[in-house]
Amino acid sequence: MGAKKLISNQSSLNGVIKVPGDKSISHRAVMFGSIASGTTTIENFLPGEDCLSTIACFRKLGVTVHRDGSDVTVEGKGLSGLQEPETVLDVGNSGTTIRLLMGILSGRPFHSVLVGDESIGKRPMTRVTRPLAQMGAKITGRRDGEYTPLSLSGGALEGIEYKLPVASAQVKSAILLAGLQASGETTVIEPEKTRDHTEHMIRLFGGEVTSNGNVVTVKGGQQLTATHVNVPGDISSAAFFLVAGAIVPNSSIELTNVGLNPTRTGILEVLKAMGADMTIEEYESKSGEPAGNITIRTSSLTGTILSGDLIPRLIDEIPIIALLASQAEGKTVIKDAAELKVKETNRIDTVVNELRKLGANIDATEDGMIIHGRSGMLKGETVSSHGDHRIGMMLAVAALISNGEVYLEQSEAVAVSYPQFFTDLHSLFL
Ligand SMILES: O=C(O)C1=C[C@@H](OP(=O)(O)O)[C@@H](O)[C@H](O)C1
Ligand SMILES: C=C(OP(=O)(O)O)C(=O)O
Repeated sequence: MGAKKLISNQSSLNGVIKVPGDKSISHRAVMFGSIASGTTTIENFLPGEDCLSTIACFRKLGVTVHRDGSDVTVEGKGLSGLQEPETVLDVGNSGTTIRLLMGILSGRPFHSVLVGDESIGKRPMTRVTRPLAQMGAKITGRRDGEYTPLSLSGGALEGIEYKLPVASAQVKSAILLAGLQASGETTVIEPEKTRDHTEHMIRLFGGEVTSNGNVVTVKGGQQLTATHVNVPGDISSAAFFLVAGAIVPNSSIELTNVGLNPTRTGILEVLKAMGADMTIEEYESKSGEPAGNITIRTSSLTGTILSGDLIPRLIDEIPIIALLASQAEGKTVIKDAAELKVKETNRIDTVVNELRKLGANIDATEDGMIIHGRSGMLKGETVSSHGDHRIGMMLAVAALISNGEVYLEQSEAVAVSYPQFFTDLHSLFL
C-alpha cells in the first residue's frame, strides 16, 4: 500500500467519540470464555486484528466462537475441552495473545507450535517460558527459546512463587493462567503494579484470586463458569483523542464509555499534571471494571516527569504522550521505560525518529526520552508507522498540528487495535 495522505493543519476538533472495546479485556474475555464451562457472551468486543488472532487460535484449539461485529459468543467446555491443534497457532502481531496463551497451554497435555509476524519474532519470550518451565511445561524455541517459532508441550504443573524481573501484565497473567491448573498455590510478585484485568476476569468467571499490593496468589484446580462480559472502551485508544483535543486549537472532544481501571489511568494523571482542561464523569463499573466519560478541551500545557510505578500504568500511551509533551512549555523527561524497546517496534527509536522528521525537538535516552517542548507547529514530511499501530495513530494526530503535507507509510497497522481510527478521527472535522 502507498503512503496515506494525512489530514494536517486543523484549526479545531469537535465531537463525541465512543472508543472501541478494550484490547486487553477483549483478549481475556475470549480466553476465559474458552476455558470456562458454558456459554460466555461478550458485548463491545474489540474487532481489532490482535483480538481476532486470539479468536482464531482458540478455534484451532477446538473452541466454537461466533462473532457478529462486536458481539461474541464462546462455547466453553472447560480447560479439559481444549484439543491439540492440527496446525500452527498464529498470533499475528499480538504479544498478549502469545504470552497468555502459553500460560493456558502449559497445563494442557498436548503439543502446540506458536508463530507470529515479523515483529513478534523479535519480542522476548523467555520472560514467560522460564517461569512456565519452572512449573513443568516443556517449551523450546529459536535462539535458546527466546523467540518464535515456539514449540510447547504442556502437562502436570506445580505451583510456584515467582518474582517478576520486569513489570509485565502479560507475564503475570501467563503465570496466573498456568497457576489455575497447577497443584498448590501460585504467587506472582510484581516490581510495580501492572494492569489487573486477569485478576478481575478470574473473579468474574467465579474463580478466586487474592491481591495484596504487588503480590497476587491463585489456587490450582479451580473450575471457571461462563458469564457475560461487558467490555469498557479502551483508554489506550481514547488517549489519541485526549491528546488531539488538548493540542489542536479551539477543540472540545467528548469520549464516552472509557475504561477507568486505576492500573490504566496513568495518562489522565499526566494530562492533569501538565495542565490539561479535562472533566471526568465516572459511572458504575461494568463487569467489575470502572468506566466513564471524559471531555477534553484545548489548553496550555507544561512539561513534566514520568517515571517509576507510573510507567506500567501508561506504557502503551508513551508514544502519544511524547507528542503531547512536544507542545508543552518546558522539558518533559520519560525514564524507567526501557520496556518500550521490546514492543511492536523499539518505541524509543520509532517515536524519536519519526517525530524528529516532523520537526519535534526530542532525544532518546537509555530508558526513555527527553522532549524539549514548544515545538510549535510541526512540518510536513513522509513518516512511517514501521508496522506499529500506536506509532501510526500518534503520527496521524501529529499531522493535525503540522503546517505542511504529511504522508504516513504502513498506515494499515492501526487496524491492530483500532480498525475505525481514521473514520472516528475524521468525524471530528465535520
Ligand atoms: O496484558 C496486557 O494486555 C498488556 C500488557 C502490556 O504489555 P507487557 O505485559 O509486555 O508490559 C501492554 O503493553 C500490552 O499492550 C497489553
Ligand atoms: C504492546 C502492545 O500490544 P501487545 O504486547 O499485545 O502486542 C500494544 O498494544 O501497544
